[in-house]
Amino acid sequence: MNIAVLGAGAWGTALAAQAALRHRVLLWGRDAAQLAQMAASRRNQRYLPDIELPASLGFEADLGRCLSAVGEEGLVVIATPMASLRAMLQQMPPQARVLWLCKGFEAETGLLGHEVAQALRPGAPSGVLSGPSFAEEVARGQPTALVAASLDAALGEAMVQAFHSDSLRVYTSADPVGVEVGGAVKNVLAIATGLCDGLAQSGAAGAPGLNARAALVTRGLAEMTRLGVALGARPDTFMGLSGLGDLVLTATGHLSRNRKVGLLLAEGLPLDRILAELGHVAEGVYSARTVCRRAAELGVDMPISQAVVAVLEGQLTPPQAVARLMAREAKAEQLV
Ligand SMILES: NC(=O)c1ccc[n+]([C@@H]2O[C@H](COP(=O)([O-])OP(=O)(O)OC[C@H]3O[C@@H](n4cnc5c(N)ncnc54)[C@H](O)[C@@H]3O)[C@@H](O)[C@H]2O)c1
Ligand SMILES: O=P(O)(O)OC[C@H](O)CO
Repeated sequence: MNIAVLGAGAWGTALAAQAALRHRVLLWGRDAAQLAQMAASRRNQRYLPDIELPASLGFEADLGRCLSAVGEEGLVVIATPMASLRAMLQQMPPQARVLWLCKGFEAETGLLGHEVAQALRPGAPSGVLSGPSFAEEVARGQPTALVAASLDAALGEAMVQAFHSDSLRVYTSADPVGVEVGGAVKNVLAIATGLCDGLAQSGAAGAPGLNARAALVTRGLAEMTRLGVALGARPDTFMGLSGLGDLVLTATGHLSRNRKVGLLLAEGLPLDRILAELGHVAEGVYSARTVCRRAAELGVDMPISQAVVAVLEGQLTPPQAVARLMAREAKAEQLV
């Protein structure tokens, strides 16, 4: 299969490298000098410095040439952050089979990826690949399971054909809404567990600990499910890889950028400095307000996400956010 991966950050590079072991893959990035350096050194020095890229992976700095090489039978994989999805979709040929990897809500419009695609390319086949997957592990060929969601069953199967391998299991789903809500909300919740674990490390009396983290994951899953169902998702999708699976990974895994944002905020570092030093996108920072805005429009209660927004905006300190969550009224435990 011919595959074009558009975006040479950590995740685009990792998936392109894996797919290139079995398919003809071209990696495109907006920085031609970076691509040339990658082609020469077989490394992505900026985003995945420790990974040797396969000799079979091709590089193309010209987007038009990259897309022509794929043709209508191949796959175009958009691997940029959510903020650039719209601009990338606008450049896609009408018949191209397109999927994206980004996890978030578009900040300005509050739309999920499939809603942006529907607005720009109505009726064109599109899909999203999501699930618990740190780029570094995928690039090293460590076992990983993903979910390929599309309303177009043929595209779902093409996504499996493109990425399923001995180290990558790719499941299909016909619920892009649920898969995208899971991927977006887990990033916000990972900031919450990072905040919690950062406070735990302080050792202060009454600071949250492991019990609190488990509560955040569980009640966070309830929040995510409520929002997803209100947006038309199937509730069981949130028990799957893109819901519970990615939440557990990102909320507890030390490789998560979103979790790291929370940890550093709890240490008292200012957000702008954290983001400047991170060197990678942390989508939860940009999606948190949008998650809360869409939830409010639908009358969905998302107290953990609201607490994250309050901390990101400097309205609450991390300990105040914990206190606010603990002060909520007692209620019956319900997932949806
Ligand atoms: N890194 C992971 O482990 C991982 C795993 C699954 C999903 N994701 C998701 O994939 C998306 C990308 O993440 P990442 O880790 O690769 O980010 P990253 O910060 O490592 O790299 C982002 C890349 O996108 C490029 N980019 C940004 N805007 C662009 C534009 N307009 N045109 C072309 N390129 C552009 C940047 O130059 C950079 O190469 C995010 O939504 C993230 O949540 C990441
Ligand atoms: O590093 P994060 O927090 O952006 O998470 C990366 C992936 O989304 C994990 O599945």
